[in-house]
Parts: sequence; structure tokens; C-alpha cells
Amino acid sequence: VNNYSIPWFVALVCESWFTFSWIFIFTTQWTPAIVKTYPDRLLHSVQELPRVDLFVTTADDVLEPPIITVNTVLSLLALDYPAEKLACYVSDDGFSPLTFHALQQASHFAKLWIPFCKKYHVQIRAPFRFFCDQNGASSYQNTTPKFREEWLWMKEKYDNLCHKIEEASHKSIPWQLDGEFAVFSNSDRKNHPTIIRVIWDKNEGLFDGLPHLIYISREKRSNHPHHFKAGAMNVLYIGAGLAGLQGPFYGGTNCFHRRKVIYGLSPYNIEKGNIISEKELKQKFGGSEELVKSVADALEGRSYSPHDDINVSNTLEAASEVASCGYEYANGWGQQVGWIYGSITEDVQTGLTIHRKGWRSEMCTPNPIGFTGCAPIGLPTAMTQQKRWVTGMVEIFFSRHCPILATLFGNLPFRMFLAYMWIIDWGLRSLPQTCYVSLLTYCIITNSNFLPKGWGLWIHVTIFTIHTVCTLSEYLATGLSIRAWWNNQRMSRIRTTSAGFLGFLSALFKLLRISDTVFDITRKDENPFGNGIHDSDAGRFTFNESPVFVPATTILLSQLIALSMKLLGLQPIKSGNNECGIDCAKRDPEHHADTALLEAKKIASQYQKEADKCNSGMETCEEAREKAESAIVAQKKLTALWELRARRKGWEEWVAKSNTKSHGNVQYA
Ligand SMILES: O=c1ccn([C@@H]2O[C@H](COP(=O)(O)OP(=O)(O)O[C@H]3O[C@H](CO)[C@@H](O)[C@H](O)[C@H]3O)[C@@H](O)[C@H]2O)c(=O)[nH]1
Repeated sequence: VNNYSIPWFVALVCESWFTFSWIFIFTTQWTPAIVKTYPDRLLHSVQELPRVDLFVTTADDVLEPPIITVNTVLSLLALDYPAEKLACYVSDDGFSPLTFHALQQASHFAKLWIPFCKKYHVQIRAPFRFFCDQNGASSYQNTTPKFREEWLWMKEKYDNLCHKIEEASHKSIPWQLDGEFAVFSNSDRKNHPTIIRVIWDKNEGLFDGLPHLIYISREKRSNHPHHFKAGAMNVLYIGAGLAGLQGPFYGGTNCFHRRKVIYGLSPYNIEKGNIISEKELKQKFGGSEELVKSVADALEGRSYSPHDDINVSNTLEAASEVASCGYEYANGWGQQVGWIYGSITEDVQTGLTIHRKGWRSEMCTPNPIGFTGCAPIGLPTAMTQQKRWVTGMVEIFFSRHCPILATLFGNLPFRMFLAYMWIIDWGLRSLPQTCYVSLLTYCIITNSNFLPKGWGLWIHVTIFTIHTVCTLSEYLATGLSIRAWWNNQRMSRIRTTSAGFLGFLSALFKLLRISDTVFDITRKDENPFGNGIHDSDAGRFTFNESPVFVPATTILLSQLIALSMKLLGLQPIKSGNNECGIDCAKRDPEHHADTALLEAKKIASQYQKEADKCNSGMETCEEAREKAESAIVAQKKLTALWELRARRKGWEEWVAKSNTKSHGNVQYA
């Protein structure tokens, strides 16, 4: 382990995280459940259909233009469902007279729009969507002259409605703030009393076939936490508990909750027939007698009969009391019952709390789809939305609502746990992904490496190739193009390194109590279906000066610098076989000392070898010299012996020398 550097460890942690992510993603594709729906069969049991309270929220008349709210409300009021079984409540956290005015205008238009939808079985009931088709009435199946005539007339009425709302939004003081609007004067959106207005109460008998329509702007005080959408939804739930139809709630695109579920009951309570005592009811639901009674009725299965008259106007006083910002103090709203507070992705947290109790949910996707929402069009808006989602997911993971705890200590089934982890990990993995992307740049700049060498590198190459082939084939199998796949790959990197990273930091700062999180509302486009306004941006990634792009841009620039350094050969020289990194930079002097020592040791050992060689050479020379000396001595002895013998035989030295001269160089022994 000592041989590896910090980049190597960072890479190890990131890659381990990606392995978990892969497991979560993989499990979502494991035995998928498909729910078949038969909407036609409902026609046989219209009498048994439950009453439904429909909730719409809005929080800012600039980011969420009133025409969008109006279209949502109109589409709900015109649902193909018995009108007496529907009631619609609009929560306005923006405290906007413009929104209230728009809803009033919409209620007049609704008297024409609802009968039209019912008469021609209109499936797309949001007028802006219905009228957006360039081909006009001829694009619909029913093209009788009568239909075309009514279509044109309705379109004219809708254009009038848009025009009135548009005109009102451009005036600085759109109308006299008196009469019904007087309450909007002398208050601002962060500090105002509760406003509840019954825009349409069908029991007034003026028009049959139009559901209740109620406008609520809950009390806001600057020193009081409002819990964003969760707080708004709870006020609607409490209000509908008093003046509602006592059936299931519809609270967002395609999402229905049973009343008992929202009131905090678990399936096990119901099995055991647990009835909550009055004391406990007051502890959980607050001090309103009317609310406690209606909750008790709902929990014990005593609901209103379809023939009951519900006069909303009679319950206004009690509803105003429960919509005040002090009502939730010291009771269970937001903690045990209703939408749960603590995360800005309150829908995920509330779902988790419900599933933890052992409830099951079904995802029904009829054809055509029952309800649709609108997605942000431009990249900056999408980034704002996704930053909030990431922050919310991280908040949930580090809270007591974490899916791990819900499985260990609650009744969250294991497969459901994996599914929640898949959703939450979508936010969590922004951090390792950003680190991994930055690591590459770092390693190029410092001329270090975190990838294995040799055959080990093929593991990465293989995983990358398999991932690419799998995701691409999934896109192609679902009828999407290669271009869509490529765009989403790019989007994914941009999202991770910008919105994802900042969202993670924002949640971290909240956990460290440095700052609190903010619910940035997603901008809704007034013309989501074209009219040419956004055509110039079609197919483009649009950026702006938003700080959300700072991390991604920084990473991009550093990658370009790294690439240039690599191409121009400006990288620092690689030092030895150490996998250099942050660690290396920190220990620079130490590192130099180590290298010098190593070098000195190497040189010393070389000298030692040379010396050894010399020594062994010297030994060989000495041996040869000794041998030569002994050979000389032996030779001298032999010479002396021969000389002696020769002298004995009368040999004289001077005769020999002269003979040698006369016979040249030839010598005879
Ligand atoms: O203080 C607030 C803040 C928000 N809202 C409303 O909450 C809704 C959701 O906000 P939006 O900005 O539209 O978020 P989206 O990302 O589009 O919505 C998705 O994500 C939200 C959680 O982040 C969920 O609440 C939504 O159901 C889900 O569709 C909007 O209608 C807002 O008007 C309030 O009523 N009061």
C-alpha cells in the first residue's frame, strides 16, 4: 500500500462507489413489474368512484406564470370524472393578486371549456396544449362542421382569457386592490395573513357540473419556517380535511394518496383495527376540533356519502385557523403525518416514510397517459432543478429517513430499499463522478497515473466499452437515436460537474450547519409547445452566467490546459517509479533526500564492484608474478647446472662468444 499515492486511493474510492451505483441501476431492471390498466371498466362503476380532492401549487407568478397554473386547473376541472366528486384547491405561496385574478377569469372560461371537453370527449384538457396544433381543428378525429365551428369559438375565448391575464401581468397595478383584492394590499409575500377564497362553490347552485375551486395563500411570517412545497401541501391537506370531499388526494403529476396513508396509519394498524384515541389525535393533528373529527371519521372508515352537501363557505373560519403558520407547532404535521419536512425533495422523503410503514404503491401508465407535466426547456433551468434534487437526495441519505435505516428498523422491503438507493444515489454519486473527472486532469498535469499498467488497464477499457454498448443498445431498443444517446451522455457530464457538485456541497453545508438549503423554483415556460419562440435554441446546450456552471467550466478549462501541456511536452519529468501525486508534492524535500540516498547507494555499490574486480585482478597478477619468479629461479638453477657441466668438459665463456659472432645469430646448445 505504501507504494500507492493519493490519486490512486481517490480512484479506488470512486470506482468502488461506481460499483455500488451499478448494482442499484442493475436491480431496477431486474424483474420489472408492468401494471395493466383498464380505464374503460370504470364506466361500469361510476357510482362507486371515490371523491377526490385535487391540489395545485404555485409559488411565484414570474417563474410560474399564472397562465400555466390556470391551464393546470382547467385540465383538472375538465377531467372525465363526475364533477360532484371533484374539488380543486390552489395553494399560492407567491401571495399574488395576479394569480387570484387569473383563477377568477379562468373560472368563467371553465363554464365553457368543461362542457366542450365533455361533449367532444377531449383527451388533452389543458387548453394551451389543445390549441397549440398548427393544423387547428382539422388535426382532431372529430372534424364535423359543428366541431370546427365550436373549436374556433373556444379558441377565441381562450385567446381572450390569455390576453386578459397577459394584460393584467403587464400593468404595475393591474386593478384596484379593493373589494376581494383588499387583502393583498399592505402585505408582502413573506409576511402576510392567510387568504382563503372560494372561487367556485358548486353548492351555490349557479352552475351544475363545475367542481369546487378554492384559492388558499397560507399565512407567512418572516421568522417562521415554511417548509416550501411540503408546508404548502400540508396546509392544503389540512384545509381539505375540513372542507374537502374526504376521498383520496391528488397531489402532483400522476400521484394519488389515500387519506389514511397521509394521516399516518400503517397497514398493520388497519389489520389490527387500531383506533387512535382522541388524545393521540389531538397530539398528531393539532387543536382544531373540526379537523380532529374529520380525521377520526376518515380513519374509522366513516366517509361522507356522495349525497352529502358540502358547503365549503361554512368551514372557512376553521380552515383559516389551520392555515395559520403557528398551527403546526407541537403536533405531528410534517413529522409523523402529512408531507414530511426536512428535505427539499419532499416527495421522495414522504414516499419513503409511507413505504417504511409497509404500504405498497402502484405505478399505472394507461395509454394515453392520464396526467403529464412539463420539463424545463433550457439548460440553466434544468440545472437549477437538478441542483435542488441532488441537494434533497443527499439530505435524505444523511437523515433519519435514510433508506438503510428504513430497511433495518422499519418495514421497507429489500427491493424497495434498492430502488430508493438508486434514486438517492443519483444525487450522491455526483461527488465521486466530479472527483474522477478531475483526477484525470490532475494526473496529466502532474505527469502521474492512477490507472493500472499493462494488462490491468484492460479491465477499465473493457468496463468502459461494455457500459457504452449497453447504454447505447438500451437507447436504440426504446426507439431513441444515437444522437439522443450522445446528447444525454454530454448532459450527464455537465449535470454531474455543475448542478450535481453544487447540490452536494449545498447539502453538506446544511449538514455542517454552515448554511441552509434553498428551494429554487423551476422556471415554467409560458410557451412550452413552441410558437417559434425557442426554435433558435432547439437542439442546443444553452449556458448563461449562472454560478451553477462555474465548477464544470473550471474542470473544462483545466482539462484543456492539461491537454495542451501533454501535447506541448510541458509535463514535469516523471520521478522514478513512484506513482506521484498530491502526496508527492507534500513530501518534496523528503522525497529528494530519499532519491539522493538511493542514488548514492547505487554509486557506492558500483564502486564496490569495481574495487572487487581490481582486487581479483591484483590477485591474478600476483599469482602470475610468483609463478614467473619461481620459473626464473628454476631456469637459473638449470643454467647453472649446464654451465657447470660444460666447464667440466672444458668450455670457456670467451670461446663461446667468439664462435657465436662468427656463425651469425645461430646458437647451438
Ligand atoms: O415554497 C414553495 C416552493 C415550491 N412550491 C411548489 O412546489 C412545486 C414544485 O416545485 P418545482 O420548482 O416545480 O419543482 P419540480 O422540480 O418541477 O418538481 C418536482 O420536484 C419537486 C421536488 O423537488 C416535487 O415537489 C414535485 O412534485 C416534482 O414534480 C411547484 O408547483 C411550486 O410552486 C410551493 O408551493 N411552495
